[in-house]
This record gives sequence, C-alpha cells and structure tokens, in this order.
Amino acid sequence: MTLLSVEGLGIGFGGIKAVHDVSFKVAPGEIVSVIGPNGAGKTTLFNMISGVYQPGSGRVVLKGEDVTGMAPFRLAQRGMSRTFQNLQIFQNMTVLENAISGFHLQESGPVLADLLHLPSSRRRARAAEAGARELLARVGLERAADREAGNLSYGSLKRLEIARALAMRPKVLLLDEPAAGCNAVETEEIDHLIAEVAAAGTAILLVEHDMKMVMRISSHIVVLDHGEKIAEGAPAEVSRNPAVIAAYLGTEEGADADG
Ligand SMILES: Nc1ncnc2c1ncn2[C@@H]1O[C@H](COP(=O)(O)OP(=O)(O)OP(=O)(O)O)[C@@H](O)[C@H]1O
Repeated sequence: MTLLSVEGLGIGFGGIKAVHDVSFKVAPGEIVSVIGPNGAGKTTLFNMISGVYQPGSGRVVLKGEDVTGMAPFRLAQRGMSRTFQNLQIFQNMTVLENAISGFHLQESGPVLADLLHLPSSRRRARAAEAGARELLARVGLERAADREAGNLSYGSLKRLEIARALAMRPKVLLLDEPAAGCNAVETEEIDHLIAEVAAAGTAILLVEHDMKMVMRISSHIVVLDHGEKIAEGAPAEVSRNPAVIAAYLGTEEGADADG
C-alpha cells in the first residue's frame, strides 16, 4: 500500500533545473530518506511535496488523492505534516504552549466561539492541552512542559518540533534534517523517536545529512544528484552503488556511471 506517491516531480529556477523527473513511493511504517550532495535538490523536492513550492511538472499523490501544490495547512488537514530545517519553535512560549500550537490547524471550529469563550471553545482548548501533554510524554518532554522553549537543549527542541508535527496525527511525516545540530546522544534519541513513530504506522520521509543516522534508520533511500534521482534502494544497496559513491566524491566519471 502506498500512502505518498511522488510522480515525476520537477521544478526550475531561472532556466536551471533544480529537480527533474523524480519519482518514488512511501508506504505506511516506512522510513524513506532523500540524500545527495549539497545542492542536489533535496530541500527543493521537500518544498514541492509539502506545498511550499508549486511544482513545474509531476504530481504528489497522498492516499490516492492528487494534492500537487496544495497549501501546507490543507496538506496537514489531509494527513501530511512537516518539520523545518530551521526550527520553527516559539522560543518565548512554554514547551506545552508550543505543543498546543500544533493542534490549531486541526481546529476548523468557529472563531466566534473562541472569541466569546463559549463552552465549545473551552472544550477544544482542554482537549488540545491533554493531547499536547500526551505528545510531550511520547517525545520524552513531559517534565519540561512548563519550561520556556528557549531554554531547551537543541536535541529537545528538535523533539518538540516533531511533537508539534504529530499533533495533526499525520499519516505522512516529512522531517527536514531532524538531527541537524544535534550531538551523538541527541541524534540517537531522535533516531528512536522516528523509529517509534514509523512503527506506529506513520510513513516517514526524511532529508538528513547525518549519513550514519540515515543508514541506521532508513527502510529505503532515494539518492539525488544535480536534481535527478541517480539511485534508490535499501541502505546497504545504495551505499555500495558506484554512482552514489561518485556523486559524493564529486567525480564526473562516476556521475556518468549509471547513465
Ligand atoms: N528559491 C530558489 N531560487 C533559485 N535557485 C534555487 C532556489 N532554491 C534552490 N535553488 C537551487 O536549486 C538547486 C537545489 O538546491 P536545494 O537547496 O534543493 O539542494 P539541497 O540538496 O537541499 O542542498 P543542501 O544539502 O545544501 O541543503 C541548487 O542549485 C540551488 O542553488
């Protein structure tokens, strides 16, 4: 079963093809990583999938529905959430308030009810708080709930961001460099968290520079170079692929090796 299908996605910036004809699929419980040297097109691909950029060509299909170019909040309502390379945490708010903010997209309830503090809006607020506390427990931050987010360690902030993305109960979770800036211990904690989220049935799509982490946790790896998919497969398979090795070493010869 496929949850997310990326079909021939492409985009150019000023005549330069940043991503060209990239396709792959992600199934429930799978961890698919997109890797490639700097400038390979990973972030651009992510931005197209998550509705930040409108693709120039191709389709993004989520649970059988064409969601190409759909705005991020609409995608979130349909079951696709993402985190960002640069943390999007409200530093001056508490950890709990940050987690609660993840529930806002879910609430399509009337704004008037909130303004008037009607019972329905108070109920929603209580449900969001309970949900947020549950999520904090899931990512190991329950004891930090009342701390100001700005005082957290980097690894904890990354976990908080994942907690917030989980508020929407995503079927597909896009993680943009979840271990960036983390030390080895923090990276391992994030590893476990991602593996747990996947084990619960969520499809995970990951862009990550930490190769050790990618090799450890991925079910499947998609390799980009110069905007094109040059290889795809299980970690062991991809890591010994000559075209992949050459792309990382930056030799022209190797880049041509698989056509
Ligand atoms: N908004 C933009 N306008 C113009 N060119 C862009 C834009 N975004 C990306 N590019 C170009 O598209 C190509 C792919 O960039 P992208 O950032 O997606 O690569 P990446 O694989 O994520 O790199 P890194 O590993 O360094 O983050 C690069 O040549 C980049 O300069």
